[in-house]
Amino acid sequence: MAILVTGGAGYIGSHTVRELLEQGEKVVVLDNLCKGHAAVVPEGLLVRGDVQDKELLHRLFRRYEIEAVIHFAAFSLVGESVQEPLKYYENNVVTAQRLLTVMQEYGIKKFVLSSTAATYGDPQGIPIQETDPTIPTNPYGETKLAIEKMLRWCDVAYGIKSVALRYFNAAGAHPEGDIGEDHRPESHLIPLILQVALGQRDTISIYGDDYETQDGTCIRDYIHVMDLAQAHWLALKLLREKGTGGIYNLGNGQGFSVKEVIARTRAVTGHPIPSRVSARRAGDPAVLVASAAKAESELGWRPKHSGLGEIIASAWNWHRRHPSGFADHEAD
Ligand SMILES: NC(=O)c1ccc[n+]([C@@H]2O[C@H](COP(=O)([O-])OP(=O)(O)OC[C@H]3O[C@@H](n4cnc5c(N)ncnc54)[C@H](O)[C@@H]3O)[C@@H](O)[C@H]2O)c1
Ligand SMILES: O=c1ccn([C@@H]2O[C@H](COP(=O)(O)OP(=O)(O)O[C@H]3O[C@H](CO)[C@@H](O)[C@H](O)[C@H]3O)[C@@H](O)[C@H]2O)c(=O)[nH]1
Repeated sequence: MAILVTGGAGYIGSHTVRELLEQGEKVVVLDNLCKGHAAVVPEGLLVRGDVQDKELLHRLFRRYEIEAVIHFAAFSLVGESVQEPLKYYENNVVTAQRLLTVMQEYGIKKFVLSSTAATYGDPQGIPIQETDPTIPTNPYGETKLAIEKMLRWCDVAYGIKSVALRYFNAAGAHPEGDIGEDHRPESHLIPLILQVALGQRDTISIYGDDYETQDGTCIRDYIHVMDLAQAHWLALKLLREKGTGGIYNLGNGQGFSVKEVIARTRAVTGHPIPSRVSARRAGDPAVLVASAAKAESELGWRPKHSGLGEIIASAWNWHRRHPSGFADHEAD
């Protein structure tokens, strides 16, 4: 039996594929490479294609005996989703609906979703708990929340059990230094700061310093990609051993402002990293910090690489070794 990993050529997906293989799982990756990199997928595991392609899904489900699906494939940029909401509804909600439709036809009953802290919107309390209100401030968060709701009804109607993992801000890279974060264009804070340290950018823009936070800049909970990878394995175990699913926050429970992240990156890299304040980015909540108590008690998940310095150092290790990222990107 194999695990189908959609979006497994992407950043978090590729680290999770590594973890699954280390656990002895058989894996098939489905990725259209619109954002991902063929080079990160181990030889022979990549099926190149779109998750929306139902014919392809039928061929896949006939060819491989799929036990469970881990669904990373999506668009995930907060700012872009505000500019182009329909693109997000199409590739996130429609794609998930098609995938679940074909899964249901083949009787596949285990599903793990990459969900997000963006489902909460502006939180009513910190740290955020899974039972807190979900009022997204951007279309990206709305689309992930829509998929979570779809999953609930798929359980009621078809018995598809699912785990929705609400990641906070993924960062860092594999300790072996051969896979890491390479989004094109890059929009995430830590890799952009590291591009300044590498001399590829002159400054890092701080998107707004007039938020109601201690230093006026947005606060996020940065979580190591290897800890996220491990959570997917634990989610599979939960589905297999308990036959139940759930919604889980994945974060360290500690928030860092944009200015603090820049300062910590200066310390890790030894580079001055000039910054300048620019306008707020649409759709950004001021503070997102997780309570991951539920993931700890029900999944047995505890982050192993929780220090911000360690997270940045592992990203820096990858970026220094791959200053131009992966060589195989479609857009190159
Ligand atoms: N990076 C974060 O901080 C973060 C935080 C919370 C949630 N997430 C979620 O985690 C998932 C992975 O994020 P990431 O940062 O690794 O993104 P990513 O862009 O690196 O990976 C997504 C992968 O999906 C593929 N893909 C997209 N649409 C597809 C389609 N229709 N068919 C086939 N392949 C498709 C892309 O080519 C890419 O390889 C996303 O669902 C995202 O919403 C990410
Ligand atoms: O050049 C930059 C880039 C980002 N930021 C800020 O840095 C913080 C982090 O931004 P970014 O790294 O782009 O991540 P988020 O927008 O917080 O979103 C990430 O984290 C979310 C969960 O919290 C996920 O859902 C998203 O998919 C993922 O992209 C935000 O306050 C941004 O406004 C800057 O100030 N300057």
